[in-house]
Amino acid sequence: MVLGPPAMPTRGTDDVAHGHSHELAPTWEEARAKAYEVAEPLPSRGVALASATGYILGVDVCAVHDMPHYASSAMDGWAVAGSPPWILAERGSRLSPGQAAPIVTGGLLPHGAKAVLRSESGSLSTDEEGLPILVLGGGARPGEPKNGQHIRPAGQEARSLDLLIKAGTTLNPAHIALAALGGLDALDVLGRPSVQLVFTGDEVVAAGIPAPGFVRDAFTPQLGGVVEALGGSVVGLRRASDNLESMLEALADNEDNPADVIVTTGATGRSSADFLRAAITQMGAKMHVANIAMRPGHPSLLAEFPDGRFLVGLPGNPLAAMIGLLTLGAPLLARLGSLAMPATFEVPCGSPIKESAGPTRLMPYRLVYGLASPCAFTDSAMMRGLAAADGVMVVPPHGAKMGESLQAFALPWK
Ligand SMILES: Nc1nc2c(c(=O)[nH]1)N[C@H]1C(S)=C(S)[C@@H](COP(=O)(O)OP(=O)(O)OC[C@H]3O[C@@H](n4cnc5c(N)ncnc54)[C@H](O)[C@@H]3O)O[C@H]1N2
Ligand code: MOO
Repeated sequence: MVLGPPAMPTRGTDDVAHGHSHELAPTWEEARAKAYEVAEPLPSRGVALASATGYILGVDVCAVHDMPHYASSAMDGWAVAGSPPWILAERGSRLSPGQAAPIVTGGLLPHGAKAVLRSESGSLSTDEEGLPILVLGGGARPGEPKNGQHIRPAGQEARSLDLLIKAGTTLNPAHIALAALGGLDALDVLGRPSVQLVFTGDEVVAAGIPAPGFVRDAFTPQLGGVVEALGGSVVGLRRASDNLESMLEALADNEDNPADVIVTTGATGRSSADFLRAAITQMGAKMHVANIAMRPGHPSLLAEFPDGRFLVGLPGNPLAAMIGLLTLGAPLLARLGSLAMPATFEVPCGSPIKESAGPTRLMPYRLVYGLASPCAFTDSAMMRGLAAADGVMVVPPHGAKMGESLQAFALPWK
């Protein structure tokens, strides 16, 4: 049930309250629109077949030759011409009626061959003069060999220049095999942004049970996968310690493995342990989005270095980081990869949501009887809510009525 149009997202004032900026933070919609607009699609390029799986095809792929490009045998046996018995000819020589030559599956069919007799259907013998001949064996089926039997004609699958794969297709292993059979060595694919991940936080531990004051690393085991699902190609993972020098080092370009985008986690704040914003300023980057009027994830930022690399800065709190990535990272990666702006859709709100003093809320929801019910456990440091979610809905500060239509977006792993 839809009771009315979705309310416009509203700017929050929390950024002003925290003294972060003299300007109002952009709304969720403005921030994602900005992240799409600031970038230009990367140029398409040729990629060897072995590396092309997962890329999006930039131009139609047509067969370079007939597929198969020669008439061949579909069975191990003999290529035959005329009726049995057959006199045995040299392998590969032209056959006259009454002749046969051994052939293997996929073997080039000799000129003059009319059918292939399976090895199970023939047997070698000798004629009255002691010359080797081929006769039908006990395993032969009635009427075997029929004209054309077990022959794969040239061009059976495709003719030269036939369309094999349409531009815009995401290449899977079957497409790669098809392209190889079609005679191609490389494919023109849309540019895919390469992404360098930079994780911060001296308190973060990779495994086991952390002591109080330390936290388990929620990002390293999965953030790269989400970036890949959003169209990025992860080229490296670095860790920065909580100091400016280490941050500057981690944000420096890797000439061996250049990145189009850097995604950082943590250190977006202004505490004595947060050095991201200082590093961005020192490196002369342009700040496109300094924070967003949304919760969670309001300190998420988008900057651009003078060398053209983009930086998506995600907060350290895990849910806030995921929301930041889906708000800024998803549109940016889509644009760089020549894809459309990630879609949003509307869901009917499954329970009344009270007004809040803060900005727009991004709420993980579960679909219950077709209604979007806010998940529990969705504080910005929590993950249970998102782990159970079907999507995320955009709830304006004044809340929503039961059944009211709200803008929402899908999760990249759903
Ligand atoms: N005075 C203010 N304090 C804070 C504000 C504010 O506006 N004024 N905003 C809060 C919000 S909202 C967020 S979100 C965080 C953003 O913090 P940072 O981006 O600077 O992130 P950190 O301080 O480095 O970490 C925050 C939190 O996340 C944990 N963390 C970091 N990395 C990981 C990881 N790999 N896996 C799991 N958890 C991680 C970290 O231990 C902290 O608990 O600032 C608030 N404060
Ligand atoms: O906005 Mo923070 O990102 O709520 O947790």
